[in-house]
Amino acid sequence: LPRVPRAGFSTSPPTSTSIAENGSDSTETSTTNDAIPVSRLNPPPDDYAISSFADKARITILAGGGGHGCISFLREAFLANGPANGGDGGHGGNVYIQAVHGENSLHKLARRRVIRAGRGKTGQGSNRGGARGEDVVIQVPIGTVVREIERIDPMDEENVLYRQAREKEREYEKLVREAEVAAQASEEAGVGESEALRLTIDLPEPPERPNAHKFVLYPGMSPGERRNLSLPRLPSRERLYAQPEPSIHLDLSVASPRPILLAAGGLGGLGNPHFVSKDRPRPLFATKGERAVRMQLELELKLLADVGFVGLPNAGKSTLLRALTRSRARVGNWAFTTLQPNIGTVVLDNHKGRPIVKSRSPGPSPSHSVIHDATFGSVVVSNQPQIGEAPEPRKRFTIADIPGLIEGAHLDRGLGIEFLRHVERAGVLAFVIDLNAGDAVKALKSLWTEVGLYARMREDEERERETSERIDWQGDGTNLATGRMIIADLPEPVAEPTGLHIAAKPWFVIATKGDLPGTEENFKKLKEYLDAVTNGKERHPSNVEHAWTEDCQAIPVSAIHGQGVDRIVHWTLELLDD
Ligand SMILES: Nc1nc2c(ncn2[C@@H]2O[C@H](COP(=O)(O)OP(=O)(O)OP(=O)(O)O)[C@@H](O)[C@H]2O)c(=O)[nH]1
Ligand SMILES: [Mg+2]
Repeated sequence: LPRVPRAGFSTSPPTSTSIAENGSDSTETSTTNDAIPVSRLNPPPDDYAISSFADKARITILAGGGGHGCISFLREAFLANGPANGGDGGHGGNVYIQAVHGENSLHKLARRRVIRAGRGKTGQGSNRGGARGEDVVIQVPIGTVVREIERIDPMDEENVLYRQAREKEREYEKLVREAEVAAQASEEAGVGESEALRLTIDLPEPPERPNAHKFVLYPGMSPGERRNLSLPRLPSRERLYAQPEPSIHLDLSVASPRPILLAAGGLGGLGNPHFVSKDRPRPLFATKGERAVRMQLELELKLLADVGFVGLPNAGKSTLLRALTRSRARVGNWAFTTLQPNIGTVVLDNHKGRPIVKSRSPGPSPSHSVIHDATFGSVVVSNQPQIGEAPEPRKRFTIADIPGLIEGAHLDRGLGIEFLRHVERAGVLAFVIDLNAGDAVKALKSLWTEVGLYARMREDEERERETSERIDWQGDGTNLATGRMIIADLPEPVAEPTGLHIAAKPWFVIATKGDLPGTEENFKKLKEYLDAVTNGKERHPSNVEHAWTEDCQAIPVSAIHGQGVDRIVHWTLELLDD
């Protein structure tokens, strides 16, 4: 085969016609649209950005442990035994989560697996406290659902151990008291001192002090000092951050204004000055920092795009996304080019910190005008500024382009309907229909059928989860053999899944590839059908009762030429703001 210059690398990109003139027919050229010059909207096959995408991640987070308290005494000339001056340990760092704009995948988190906050530093002499551990903020895309799977809180375990040890200590104290009483009684009865002594010697070994492990002891302590050491009770302490209640379930569907606490770091230990008293002027101990909590979390991303594109494979969804946004989604003249969702952002701002679009158009006909911003390549919508209008103008909206759906996708044909999860929460659904691929009305109906079946499946799932959450275990739940399963509340009467949660969303049709000959007829039929749906003469294409049929529009476009896309922006804004 004669060598064909690679379109992506030549200085003047060869048009497909020039390639045709060269007489070559490589597979590369067949993927671009032959009649149209190569451009951003009709890119050569290798011109796309690979996006690493993950919509699920399982991570372990570790808050920071507290630093230990310090045992130290002032040393100065002519001051033999200076006062205690050990600093407190620093508190451990916290782990937070925050949903932010600009993130749209969990792949970075999925790779990291373990995220830990910094440990508090140990206190130092001269009353210098240890530094606080660094906090960690996990930034996730908007639309992330966080579920706690497991939590290991060493403080809970310690409390249990403490209680058990305290129990033993009490029993021992009782034994000692009884022995003393017996010894006294026998002494009074005149048995003799040696017999009384025997009773006390017979006592078992004293149990370990319940909170001994919470103290750091001075390493230079003599064995005698160690034996006679009496450790005080731990002082109760105020916490700045309470550990969030188990089990965490967060649905971050809007940008979080402030980071949300997931795991609080351990408190730092207390230095030895805290334990100075009249009887104990030189405490040879300080407390250890608290151990940190560890949690396993499952993150799931339900992309929260404002608009979701639904269409058959090869309909032109990715091309449309490129025309509307700066996305470099892969485009190819074959089915299933897109294998993972792409998110594009339509910017409605002039990038000078002053939005120029009001979120709600004042009259029935919007006065925006859409221009393509050459510098940013994005669509900029402008209208005359209205004084005293809606307070927070919309600055952007996002579009999700998902892999194509085929008939029978709910039976796992093609790539299945899993991806509809990403448009399920979109405010508006846009059905992208190729006018050049047969009956548009039929295509629309089959798309809605798949969407409707998906919606019903989701409703079923949701109900199942609700029922399983009501199941409660009698007893403490630790012994499943004796625990009996009961239903906390009687389940409500089962409502049939209707699929309304998706069918009730506003939707419209984008009829694309309008530049191709012979597509007008198809568009006319589609428009007639949609008008009939709006007027109530035809049922909603998903056949769901009470579905949204207020104003079913069809917008003809030619994405490859960037024609008609401004109407999509206007109509989307109209629907989003309603
Ligand atoms: N003539 C014409 N061709 C178009 C238009 N829009 C897209 N195409 C072509 O249609 C083919 C498929 O476009 P894609 O954008 O990859 O389609 P898709 O819906 O994303 O496809 P999948 O990702 O496989 O579902 C490409 O060859 C595009 O060049 C259009 O408006 N006019
Ligand atoms: Mg695509």
